[in-house]
Amino acid sequence: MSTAPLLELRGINLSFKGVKAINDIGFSVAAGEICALIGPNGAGKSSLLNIINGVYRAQQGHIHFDGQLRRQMHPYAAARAGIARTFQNIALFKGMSVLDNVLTGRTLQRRSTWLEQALRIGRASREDVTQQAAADKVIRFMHLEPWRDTPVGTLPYGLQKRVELARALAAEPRLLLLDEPMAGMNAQEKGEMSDYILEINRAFGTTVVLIEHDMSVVMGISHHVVVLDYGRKIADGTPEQVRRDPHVIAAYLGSRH
Ligand SMILES: Nc1ncnc2c1ncn2[C@@H]1O[C@H](COP(=O)(O)OP(=O)(O)OP(=O)(O)O)[C@@H](O)[C@H]1O
Repeated sequence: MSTAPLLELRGINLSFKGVKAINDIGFSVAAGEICALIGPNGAGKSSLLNIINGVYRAQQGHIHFDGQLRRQMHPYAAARAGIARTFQNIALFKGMSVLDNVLTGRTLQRRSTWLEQALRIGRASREDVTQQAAADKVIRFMHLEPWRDTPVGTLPYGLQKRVELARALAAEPRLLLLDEPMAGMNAQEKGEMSDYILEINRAFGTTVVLIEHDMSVVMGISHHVVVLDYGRKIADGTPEQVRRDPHVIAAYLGSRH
């Protein structure tokens, strides 16, 4: 794992109608690491992911991604730069097959125009073949072959979460943002999802920032943990350092879960 930061946040502030959701937050994420963002409900974790991929605009602060200063991230620019994400509530096309959902993750890899794609001519028809091969590779990696042609909406919840991860992976991201990838899962499903995240990190060197509430999962898969409480960063370090931090213990003992 490299120690050069892939992502650096400095002095990030975000308010909603005068209510501070993010208060002067800064931290770095090294290239190749798995970084967990933890904290009680409403601490500002999802808002921070939304700032990193440009869904929200921070009122103050800046982001360095891959050494480039970005005063604000724009969602399209973030995707182009190699940032992909999954959502707390599954955001898939439920009537479409697993393959077609994973293919939507390949949109930015296409070079043909929308007209060529609509008419399936020229580059578009050649691209269909290569994009499908790439999507199938991801489907195999995520062990989703038995459900390749199944409509996503008919799959059990745990598998839908896996499809969502597969779609994000299909974009070949350098940074993967995962918003509660194990929410609502049983222990076995959480174990499987943890293994997929570790395997993606190992196989492709993908940097991961994830939000997770289950402490055994966080401590088991993260290299780095950032703790938020009431929109402020209260700890930042290795899982071992964070586990012993008195501010973290206080926040969790007094947690509003
Ligand atoms: N779009 C929005 N409009 C208004 N307030 C918002 C919006 N998004 C988040 N907030 C507020 O910002 C604060 C931080 O919320 P956020 O969802 O980022 O926390 P969180 O740590 O992800 O919580 P959870 O673990 O419950 O998902 C909360 O007070 C929330 O109500």
